[in-house]
Amino acid sequence: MVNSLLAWTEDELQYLKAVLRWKDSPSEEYKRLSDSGANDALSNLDPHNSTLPQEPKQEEIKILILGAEGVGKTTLVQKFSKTHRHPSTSKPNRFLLPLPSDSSSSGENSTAYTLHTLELPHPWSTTTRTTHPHLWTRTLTEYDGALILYSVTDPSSLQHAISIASAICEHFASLPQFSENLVPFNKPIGRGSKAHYLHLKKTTRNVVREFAMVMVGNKNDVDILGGAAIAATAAAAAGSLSGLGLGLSEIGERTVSTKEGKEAAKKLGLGESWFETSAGVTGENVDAVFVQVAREAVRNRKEYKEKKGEIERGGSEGLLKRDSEVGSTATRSKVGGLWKSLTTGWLPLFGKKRG
Ligand SMILES: Nc1nc2c(ncn2[C@@H]2O[C@H](COP(=O)(O)OP(=O)(O)OP(=O)(O)O)[C@@H](O)[C@H]2O)c(=O)[nH]1
Repeated sequence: MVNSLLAWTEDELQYLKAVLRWKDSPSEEYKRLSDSGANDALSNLDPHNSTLPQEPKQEEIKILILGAEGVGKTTLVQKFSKTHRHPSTSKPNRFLLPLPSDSSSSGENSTAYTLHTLELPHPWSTTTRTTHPHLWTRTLTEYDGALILYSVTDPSSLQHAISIASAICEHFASLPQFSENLVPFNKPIGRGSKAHYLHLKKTTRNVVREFAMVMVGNKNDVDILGGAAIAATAAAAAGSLSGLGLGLSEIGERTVSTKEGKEAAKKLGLGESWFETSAGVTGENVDAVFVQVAREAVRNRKEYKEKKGEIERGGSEGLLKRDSEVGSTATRSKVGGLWKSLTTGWLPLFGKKRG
């Protein structure tokens, strides 16, 4: 039975911390700002408070490789590296992936993306992701997407893949749509007033970048290699399989049907992002899964930029959105509306006749 709670072992944790250049204690800058009461403005400055994706670097895509033990994560990445090794780095987890631009289906106008992969060694399955929630959040924030593998020879690995995908979906669904910051309103309140600055509450719509996910049912070659066919040609097959680094005992049989895998992906909203592959034998669909996840990541990034631009172009009206979703009745007429909404509670005090 696969545990649906997700977390890291101590080794995985150290590995991940190194990759994310994680600091166990908050930075001095964070502490200084925190002491000054600017908490709400810190969400992107400190890993312990980081919940929203930062602006990603152009033309770099970061992909997690996830899945239960032995599903073929390493083999998939190794197979891909044979054809897509990055020419300008010796790092084994960096690849060059040309993707056709939106307007060109022929591939004439393509952009070359640097793809970074991070394989989490049999990750997120043993204890609970609530043990290290900040690291979990930070990982999903840093990465654009994930290939989530299962093996068609192992039904428990499918359950594991489902639990990973569900947890990721839940994480993104739980991110706040709005955040509230205190900002100084840099004007005197009135003639002779000593209170020259007011801290106003500003509600900002958060733009959450989507996370690209592709579900991958690996080892589909067992349909060809396994069962009767292999028994009939055992001697010949053993010879060819040893060349691939696979022993007969490792081949296994299909125990997760294509239909089952497809339906599981569909339920998670990944109907278009499901493939069966053979990373270790035929190489079927290995390129396709990387292309699919990278394409989705690029599309998500574009949408993220557009949404962000829309809000920024909307100026104060777009940014100072206080509508029914946050339970406010404030008007939306730029600064006047903001001022009105923020001071409504105070006005009766100013208007009161002294007696
Ligand atoms: N038949 C078949 N075997 C495969 C395929 N891909 C990987 N294998 C075999 O499955 C076993 C595990 O592969 P790995 O790539 O080490 O799997 P992993 O997910 O990285 O495993 P961990 O790092 O232990 O979590 C190896 O014996 C591979 O040769 C495949 O496409 N078809």
